[in-house]
Amino acid sequence: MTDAIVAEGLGVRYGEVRALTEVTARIRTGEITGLVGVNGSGKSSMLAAVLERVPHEGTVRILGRTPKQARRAGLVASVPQAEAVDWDFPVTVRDVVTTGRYGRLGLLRIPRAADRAAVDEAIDLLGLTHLAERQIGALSGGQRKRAFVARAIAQDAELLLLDEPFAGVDRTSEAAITEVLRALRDRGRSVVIVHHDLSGVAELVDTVLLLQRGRLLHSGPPATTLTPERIAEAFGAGRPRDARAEPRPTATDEEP
Ligand SMILES: Nc1ncnc2c1ncn2[C@@H]1O[C@H](COP(=O)(O)OP(=O)(O)OP(=O)(O)O)[C@@H](O)[C@H]1O
Repeated sequence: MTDAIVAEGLGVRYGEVRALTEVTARIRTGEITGLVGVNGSGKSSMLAAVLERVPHEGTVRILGRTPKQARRAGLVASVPQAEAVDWDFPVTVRDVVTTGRYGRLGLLRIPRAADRAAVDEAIDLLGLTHLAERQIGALSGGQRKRAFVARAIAQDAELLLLDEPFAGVDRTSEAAITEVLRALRDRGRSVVIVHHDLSGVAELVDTVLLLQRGRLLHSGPPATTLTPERIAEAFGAGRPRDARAEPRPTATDEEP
């Protein structure tokens, strides 16, 4: 089966700052993969490189295609970090979710019944029906996050890339998002989530890519990847020995 993502020798630098160094990884289809590491370890840079949103070294294939081809074919949907969004833009939740269908609409972008149904379904899945007509800027952080996950769901892409989908969301929202991601995986879709700590990771993901200082420290199933030694190496000494026993280690910033 074609891999969801194949990255070879991926590297990113911002001027003098090297954010990602020679990352070679395969992300399988039909799995939830966690890209895990402390703040500044290169997770967002890796996502940006995979989507070719930043200049990078190395090569990327998404479902056997170049990132540009995959994006144009609507195979990949992404949920940005909250900070990357202009919240003053005057659009409703429904407008935001509808943009997930743009790749399927004609030039005039007039949604058909099937598009409206997909939008309604995604809004409902994320528990946002009562907020559908509200301006996106007038939502809480967790509600905004859910709106962007709903947009990705409405897109009905083969691969979802989510940057910190649980950041700033309450347990109810986290449970709602988790359930949706599992349902997608069960339908054969591939999901990559970026996570800056270990809370819930072992329970949610099939494979972990552990990043440290812009390099891939280890990848594999949580049981063999999130060992006490590797957790200590990636998150620093004194971090919890068991990710499941004590979920949220306080990560410190990392400058490669
Ligand atoms: N636009 C930029 N210009 C300069 N340096 C940057 C830029 N974006 C990121 N960096 C640096 O690149 C490194 C990796 O950052 P990146 O955002 O990829 O890490 P991250 O693991 O996603 O962090 P976080 O968990 O805080 O989102 C950091 O040292 C960061 O300071």
